[in-house]
Amino acid sequence: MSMEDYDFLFKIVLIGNAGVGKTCLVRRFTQGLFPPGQGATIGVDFMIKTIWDTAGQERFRSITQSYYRSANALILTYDITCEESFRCLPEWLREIEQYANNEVITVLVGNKIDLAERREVSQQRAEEFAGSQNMYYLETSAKESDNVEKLFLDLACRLISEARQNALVNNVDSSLPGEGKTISYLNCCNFN
Ligand SMILES: Nc1nc2c(ncn2[C@@H]2O[C@H](COP(=O)(O)OP(=O)(O)OP(=O)(O)O)[C@@H](O)[C@H]2O)c(=O)[nH]1
Repeated sequence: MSMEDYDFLFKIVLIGNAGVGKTCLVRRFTQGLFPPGQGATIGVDFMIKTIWDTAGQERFRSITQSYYRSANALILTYDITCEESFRCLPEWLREIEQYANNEVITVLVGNKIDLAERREVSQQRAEEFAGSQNMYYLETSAKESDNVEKLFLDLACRLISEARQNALVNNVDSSLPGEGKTISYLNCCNFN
């Protein structure tokens, strides 16, 4: 596929504490694999399907912040077996508020659900937090491939739907009365 061969191009950026599984989620989706002994991301990783995987470590923060602004969607990830990664979420939200654009779609992801016996953050608590911040919430396992396709495909559907809606609004604004155009929507989004 050439670079011109697409209808929409969206930039999705993964953020969250170091070690929560951002790189593994992207690898699982883009390459269908769970990499053994995944090392820490240095700065930012860019993968086919245009997903930006940022480093969670504090020392790379100034590099990763510069990727927020042009992001269409942010996947804010924490590790369900690590309370600390959940407690840092308000700090990440402040970063989003400060650096991301106003229209960005943010999804909260609780990763590593294959480690259910080590869970430290209940699903209900995470859902309540996500709800209070107007975010979608999804639990995943990059290792077992649970909900990973769903995460990225639902997000893509939502981005397409919003892009079409914006195109429709712009179209209506610029047309004369009675000249509005009809656009049919893909109704495939399934976050809940
Ligand atoms: N059991 C389990 N382990 C996982 C899962 N996802 C990632 N891991 C492990 O968690 C560790 C960190 O994964 P990474 O994908 O490197 O984490 P990251 O968030 O990209 O980390 P930084 O690049 O440092 O920000 C690795 O040892 C992975 O094997 C998962 O779904 N289940």
